[in-house]
Amino acid sequence: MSPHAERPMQRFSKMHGAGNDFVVLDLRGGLAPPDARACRLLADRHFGVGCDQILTVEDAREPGSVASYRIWNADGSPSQQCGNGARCIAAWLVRDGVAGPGDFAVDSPVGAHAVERLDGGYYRIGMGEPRFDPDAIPLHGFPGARDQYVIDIHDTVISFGAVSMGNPHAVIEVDDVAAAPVETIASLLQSHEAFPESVNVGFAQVDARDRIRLRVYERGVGETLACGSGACAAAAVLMRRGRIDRDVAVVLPGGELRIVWPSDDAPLSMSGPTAFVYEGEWA
Ligand SMILES: N[C@@H](CCC[C@H](N)C(=O)O)C(=O)O
Repeated sequence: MSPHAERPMQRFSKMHGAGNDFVVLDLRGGLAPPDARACRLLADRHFGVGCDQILTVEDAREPGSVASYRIWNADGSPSQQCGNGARCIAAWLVRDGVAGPGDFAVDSPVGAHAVERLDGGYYRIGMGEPRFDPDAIPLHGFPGARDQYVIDIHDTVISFGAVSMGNPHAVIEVDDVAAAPVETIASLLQSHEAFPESVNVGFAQVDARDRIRLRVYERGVGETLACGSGACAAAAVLMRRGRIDRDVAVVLPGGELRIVWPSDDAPLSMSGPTAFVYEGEWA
């Protein structure tokens, strides 16, 4: 008899979007999501499947949407937003026939995303309006939105922009992103009282007005090969400062995304690749 004969098997898809990798679980019909311990095990690259985030496909919440999804970081914490995950969920829904060939909408934890199918496994996602109000991020200790905040942590002075893309982001402009002390600075910000819900920290280098390089140290994971909401956040902060154009390529270690934000009061869109890696069963 198989050692797994009496245990229910949960099918999963392993996917990635620009190298930000996911385990996608189909929980439609009311199946319970994995608890924090199960998420940590699924995400473990030695004892589990290995991924940056677990994405759970669930029944639609809004009348116009085909499905909803939730996001769980590798440490088991939930998140409100995942740009690369939104594209992968879109591709998964199209492959499984849940979404038709045209445009559709899918519910994320912070509201419905409009999805546009492009060629070659690429998707464009409506990511909503970036929110700079400190209360929305949340960022404590600063009464109003600024282009630049400065915090002195143990004599390390950190200048950053901050924005909510549904989840919290800090963005630090650097001259050489390859040499940036990503983990050290990000860890200082993540554990600072100014960010009561921690923060995803991006390090952005402006190459040209239509092209930036970006590395992101994510909340609940560490540095990833790409962060879609981080790309949106970096582009929004730099666009609002007038440092770059409103249509920009964001080059991350795992791939390239395109961010378009026509004006400060318009919604922002993100487009980029998706890939299926393999299918599996989880006991
Ligand atoms: N990789 C994601 C972001 C995932 C959530 C993030 N770590 C958080 O805790 O907010 C993306 O592509 O946006």
